[in-house]
Amino acid sequence: MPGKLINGIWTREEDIKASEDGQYRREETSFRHWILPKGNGGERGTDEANTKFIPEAGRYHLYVSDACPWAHRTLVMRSLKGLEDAISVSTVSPILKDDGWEFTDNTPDNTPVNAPDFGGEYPDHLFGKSFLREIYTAADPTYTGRVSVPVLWDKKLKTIVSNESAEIMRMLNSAFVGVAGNDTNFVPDDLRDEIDAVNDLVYQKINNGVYRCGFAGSQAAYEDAVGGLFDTLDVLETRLDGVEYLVGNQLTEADLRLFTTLIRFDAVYYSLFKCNLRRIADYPNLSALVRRIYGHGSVAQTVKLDQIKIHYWVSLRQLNPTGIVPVGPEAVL
Ligand SMILES: N[C@@H](CCC(=O)N[C@@H](CS)C(=O)NCC(=O)O)C(=O)O
Repeated sequence: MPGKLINGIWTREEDIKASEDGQYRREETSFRHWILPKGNGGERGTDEANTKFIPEAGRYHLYVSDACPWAHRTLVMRSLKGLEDAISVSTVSPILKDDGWEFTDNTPDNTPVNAPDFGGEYPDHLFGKSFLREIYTAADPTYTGRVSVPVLWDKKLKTIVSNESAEIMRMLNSAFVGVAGNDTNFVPDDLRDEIDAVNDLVYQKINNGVYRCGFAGSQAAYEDAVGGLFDTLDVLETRLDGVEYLVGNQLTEADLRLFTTLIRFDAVYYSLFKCNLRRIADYPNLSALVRRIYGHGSVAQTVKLDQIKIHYWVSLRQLNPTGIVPVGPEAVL
C-alpha cells in the first residue's frame, strides 16, 4: 500500500489502518480552490483566492484513475457536460503500489485473460512524470497529505485547483458556462437542497460506506457499516418506485454520485469488501438506474470494469494477499 507525502517527502507507511475503535476514517482532502464564472461569486463567494481560477477551454487538466469511484464521478460529469475537448485528462496505472499512483505501464502477471480494457500505457500527458506525487509537489513542494485521485490541475497558474471530487464535479457542472458543450444543469437551483441531502446520505452510507465495510478493523465496526449500507440501499430502492431518478425525476448529480459506487458493487464491494447481504442485481430499481445512467450520452465509455477489478483485487493486498483477480461475476449490468 502507498505512503503519503510529509513536508514534500514521500514516506511509506503500513496498510491503510482502521483507527483504535476499528472504524475506518477517510482523511480530509487539502486543495480546495474553486473555479468560478467570471464576475460571479457562485458557490464560494468572491474572495480573491476563489476568483483567480477562471473557466477557460484548455486551461485545466484532470488526473484520474479509471478504477477509482471518486475520480470516475468527475469523468462522468466531464463527459455529460461535453467538456472532453476543454479539459484534458491523464490516467494513472490502475495498480496502486508502495510508491503511490504511477504513470507507467505496469500490467501485472495476474491480469485476467478476458480483460480487454486493461493494459497499455498510462502517461502523464502534461509533464511526463513517473508518479502522481510529483504533481502534488509541483503544486506545493512542502505538501503533507495523501496523494489521491482525482486532481484538477491548472496549467496557467501551475497548481492544483482541487483534489476533492465532489467539489470538482460541482465546478464542472456549474462554472463552465459557455465553455461546456452541453448546458444541462445537473444541480438545478430548485433541487439543490434535496440533491445535497441525498448526496450526504449516499456519501456516508454508500460511497464511503463500502470502504467502512472493507477496511473495518473490528466485527462491530463492520456490522455497523454493513447495516447502514444495506438499510440505505433499501431506502433508495423504495424511493425509486415509479420514478426514474432519485431527485425531481430527472438525472441529477445525486444519481451520478451513486452510480460510480453501484457500478463497482457486484464485481468488487460485494466480495472484496464483504458487502454481501445482497447484490445490486437483486435490487430491480437500483439496477435499472445503473443501466439508465450507463446508457446516457457517452457514460458507458467512462466505465472500465476490468481496470476496476484489477485495481482493487491486485492493489489491496491486505484484503487479497494473493492478488488473484476473480473471473466473475459474468455480468454486472
Ligand atoms: N476525498 C477524495 C478521496 C479520493 C480517494 O480516496 N481516492 C483514492 C482512490 S479511489 C486514492 O487516490 N487513494 C490513494 C491514497 O489515499 O493514498 C475525493 O473524493 O476526491
